[in-house]
Amino acid sequence: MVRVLDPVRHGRAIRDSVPFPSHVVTGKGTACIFDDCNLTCPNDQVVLKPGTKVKALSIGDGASLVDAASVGRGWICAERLKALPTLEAADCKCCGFSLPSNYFPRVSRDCLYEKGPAMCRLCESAVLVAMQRSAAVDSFLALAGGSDFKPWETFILANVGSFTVESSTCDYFGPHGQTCVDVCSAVAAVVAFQSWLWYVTCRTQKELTLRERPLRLIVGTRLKPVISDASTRSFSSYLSCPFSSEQLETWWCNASTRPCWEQPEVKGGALLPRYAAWYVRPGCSCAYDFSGTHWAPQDMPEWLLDIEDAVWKELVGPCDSDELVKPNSCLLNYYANGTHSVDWHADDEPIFEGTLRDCCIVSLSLGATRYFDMRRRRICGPQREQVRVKLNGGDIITMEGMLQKHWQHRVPREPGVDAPRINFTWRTIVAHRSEEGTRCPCSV
Ligand SMILES: O=C(O)CCC(=O)C(=O)O
Ligand SMILES: [Fe+2]
Repeated sequence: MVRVLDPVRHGRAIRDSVPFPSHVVTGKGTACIFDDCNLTCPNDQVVLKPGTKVKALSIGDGASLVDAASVGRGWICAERLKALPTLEAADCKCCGFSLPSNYFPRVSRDCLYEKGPAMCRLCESAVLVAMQRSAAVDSFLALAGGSDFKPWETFILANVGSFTVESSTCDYFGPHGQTCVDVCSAVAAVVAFQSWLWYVTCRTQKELTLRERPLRLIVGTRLKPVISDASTRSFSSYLSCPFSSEQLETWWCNASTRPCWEQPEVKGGALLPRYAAWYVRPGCSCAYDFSGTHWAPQDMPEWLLDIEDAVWKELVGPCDSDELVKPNSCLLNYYANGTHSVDWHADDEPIFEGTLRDCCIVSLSLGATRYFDMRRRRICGPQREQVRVKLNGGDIITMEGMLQKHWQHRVPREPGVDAPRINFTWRTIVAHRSEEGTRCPCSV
């Protein structure tokens, strides 16, 4: 087991060891970290043997505490760090550790999920030390042959997860003159950090089996499995349009004209490449924030509830007496034509807790046929699976279990398409907003 040193040197919060994944894939090969700390150089020239000195190291500058709610994906958006409020000094209720305000000036008080794993919130906070992007990480990115991450999604290394491999026989020099040691360190750091974040935020890397924790899937007899990945509890299924053309026409009429469609600017100043509207079930007042945009809640209107009813009837099926839980929110997207799209992402915002627990999202498409792609996250395994589904008007696709944690999805640009499309994604908010001032009545 790799020993992870506690950079903060206080308390019990940092583990002695972290359950590392056995490998991480880069664009140029596989860098492996085994339990006994074998580390394979990305250019396959050398294996840093067990016993190679590995020490914890801070990379970068400026420590910040990370909002655990923003790290479900493992990669942290620097933008969110800036949003963290300041914490006055406080004592941890579990371990009694006194969190000095001057050490971590930007710790968030409410940073952990209320309903997350039972653990000392302050301890958890205290260990989430993040560092700004460093040259070593840049070299990792370069090696990875680009990344899935947008430029503003800065890599941030926790000093708990950074390693300097002190001896190596490899004379590899990277594109920017980095040595193998630099690169391996960066890879190790990133892997370690991700594993560690997953560990502290999700408690486990391995999902429970369906037997250990049963999952009621909407597979029915009529839905066709698209993704059925029990090892990560990730599922998706598809139902070809079961609705009449009259229904589709009425729904299109309502959905295209009634919502107050908005197309705000995303971070960087560009317009969101589609229009959207955010609805919640009456009683809930949760806004939805994603990609730097903010969506005020609107109560689900009758016409939308009618569509939801019809969709749910199809999903449950006539013979299934079990009530399929109704969602409490719905995001509508309007794609004016093929230039409109949604890039790779997961619906992993904190309000859905899709990286912490099973999460069911049901999608209905109307109008133009568009592709819907899903791909497994790179860190999950050596193979990056990707599936493409053609969604026609009236088609339904589900995303279930822990799919939002392990997979991403998108609707790619298709410049040849000149007709509009509307998509509904029904979701369940489980962590209702509890911030002062915007507290939802459904928050417990
Ligand atoms: O339009 C679609 O099919 C998907 C939309 C989506 O993924 C989203 O809004 O999060
Ligand atoms: Fe999505």
